[in-house]
Amino acid sequence: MAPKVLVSDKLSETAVQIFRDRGIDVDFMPDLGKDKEKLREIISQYDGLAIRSATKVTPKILDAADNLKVIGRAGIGTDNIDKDAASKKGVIVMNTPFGNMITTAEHAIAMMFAVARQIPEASASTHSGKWEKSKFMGVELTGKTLGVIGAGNIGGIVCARALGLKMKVLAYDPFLGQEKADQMGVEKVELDELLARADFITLHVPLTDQTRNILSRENLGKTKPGVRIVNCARGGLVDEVALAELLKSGHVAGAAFDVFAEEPATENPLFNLPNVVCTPHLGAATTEAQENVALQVAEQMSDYLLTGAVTNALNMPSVTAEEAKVMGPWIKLADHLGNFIGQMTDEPVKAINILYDGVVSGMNLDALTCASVAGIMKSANPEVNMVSAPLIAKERGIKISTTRQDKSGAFEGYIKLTVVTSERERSIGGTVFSDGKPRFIQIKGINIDAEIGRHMLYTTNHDEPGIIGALGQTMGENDVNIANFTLGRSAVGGEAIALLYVDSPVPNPVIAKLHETGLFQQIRALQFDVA
Ligand SMILES: NC(=O)C1=CN([C@@H]2O[C@H](COP(=O)(O)OP(=O)(O)OC[C@H]3O[C@@H](n4cnc5c(N)ncnc54)[C@H](O)[C@@H]3O)[C@@H](O)[C@H]2O)C=CC1
Ligand SMILES: O=C(O)C(=O)COP(=O)(O)O
Repeated sequence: MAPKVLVSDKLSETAVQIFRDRGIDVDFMPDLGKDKEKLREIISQYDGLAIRSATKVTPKILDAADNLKVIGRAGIGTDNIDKDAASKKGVIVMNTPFGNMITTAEHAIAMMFAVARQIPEASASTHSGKWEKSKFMGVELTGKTLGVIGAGNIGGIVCARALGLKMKVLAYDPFLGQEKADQMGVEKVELDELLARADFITLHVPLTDQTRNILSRENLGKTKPGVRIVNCARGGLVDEVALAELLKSGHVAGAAFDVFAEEPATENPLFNLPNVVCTPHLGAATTEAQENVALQVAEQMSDYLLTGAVTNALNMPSVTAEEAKVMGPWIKLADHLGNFIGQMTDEPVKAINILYDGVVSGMNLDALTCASVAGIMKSANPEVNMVSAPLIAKERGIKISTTRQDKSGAFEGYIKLTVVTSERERSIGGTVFSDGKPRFIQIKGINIDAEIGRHMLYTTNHDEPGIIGALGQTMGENDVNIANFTLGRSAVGGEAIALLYVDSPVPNPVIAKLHETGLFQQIRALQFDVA
């Protein structure tokens, strides 16, 4: 039987044509995204779901999606899809990471001009027969400072366009290396400096737990008087109530928003304020971008449903069906190794070196390397996947090298990942046991044997008595159950590490208590994508 796909948002009909041409049954219901109940009722009939941002793929929808194999997002942001729930259900989530980036960057620039010159208000006034020439006094962009929060694909294009407009550009992005910033011609700064210096601020980060409310009341308070703020990324990045107050007080001179905390936005604290320009999530709304993303998503979904080939998946590595069988656990290991280092690293990454030894050295190293690189980056951006990660690393000037050898002794094979940042070098090694389970076997050159759990705690200390007691007691007193406890040290009395596999996340106050003991140099709560 031919696979069946549901298109539940307003995708270009090009997508429908491609599905049909490739022999896939397709139902085109572009308004269904608004009707959760109906979607839940019918989703079990489909192998694929093609969406934009209106359809919310919640655990409830996934729960009912008994035959669903792939969700294709014709666009970039996947915050409307519960990716954990999709992974658990075995549903692949794909996006089209590059198809609408130019269009969205152009919208941000258009919004910047619109708010600088009050074009929408001036237009409405002129249409109404008024001739309010002196009311709409604007500001020039030339010579002004633009602060770009998130200098990835879209932010990078905005930087280039703004430089062309003779603006001075500041960028805040923890994953932007100094060399890349120099190449782009932007000044890499910390967030506080950007807030203090920018005349215009534009956001281009994904909505994640780290970026949610990045322009909080407190951060908005740090901005320069007269600042203008553009948001074409996601609602939820800015405290809309605080911004509305600052617009009313005159501290913020204007705002241009394409995206809102609640969408569709029928009411919003920013509505009807003077010099606030609003568009209804039009960032990706050009003929060109919609053709690009519809074509890409339909091809990717068809490939997967018909051949098993995986491209631009956020929750699954791109490998062929035969490879997947043998390499699956090693890919998972590579992802965990990268993710360990990603979660430990706050500074820009300069180089990534990966050593493959023993059985693993004969496998598809590209896929394994991509999995490690994506693992490193995904703590800052969950939308990075195995396909986009190496490209992004290249664009950011991160050097990736791999070494293949076959001298594995104690283990049948292992992977050792070393990451060089602007501050230090970090390394971790791991293997896959015969039960197919990945393990960490070396951190900072210290041998260990650690089972990998969803929630973990990593600590470093000087080798001395009392560490196990302190960790055990603090976890016990705070109701954090330890499933597994692994220790390692460089030498007696030397550098020592502990990795705890725990049943629930270690809360911040518990980490603070551990710090108070004065026994530890480093304490980090970590999370791994373990089903
Ligand atoms: N308005 C619209 O219609 C559209 C909106 N978007 C939004 O734009 C977002 C960005 O898209 P791309 O540039 O393609 O993504 P990208 O992944 O290329 O760039 C995102 C950048 O944000 C950086 N970042 C992550 N966490 C950060 C943090 N805490 N602080 C500062 N920077 C951080 C990353 O390092 C990365 O460089 C998407 O996630 C989506 O939500 C995308 C397309 C259309
Ligand atoms: O691609 C994205 O992230 C977007 O936000 C575009 O959203 P849309 O497809 O226009 O609903």
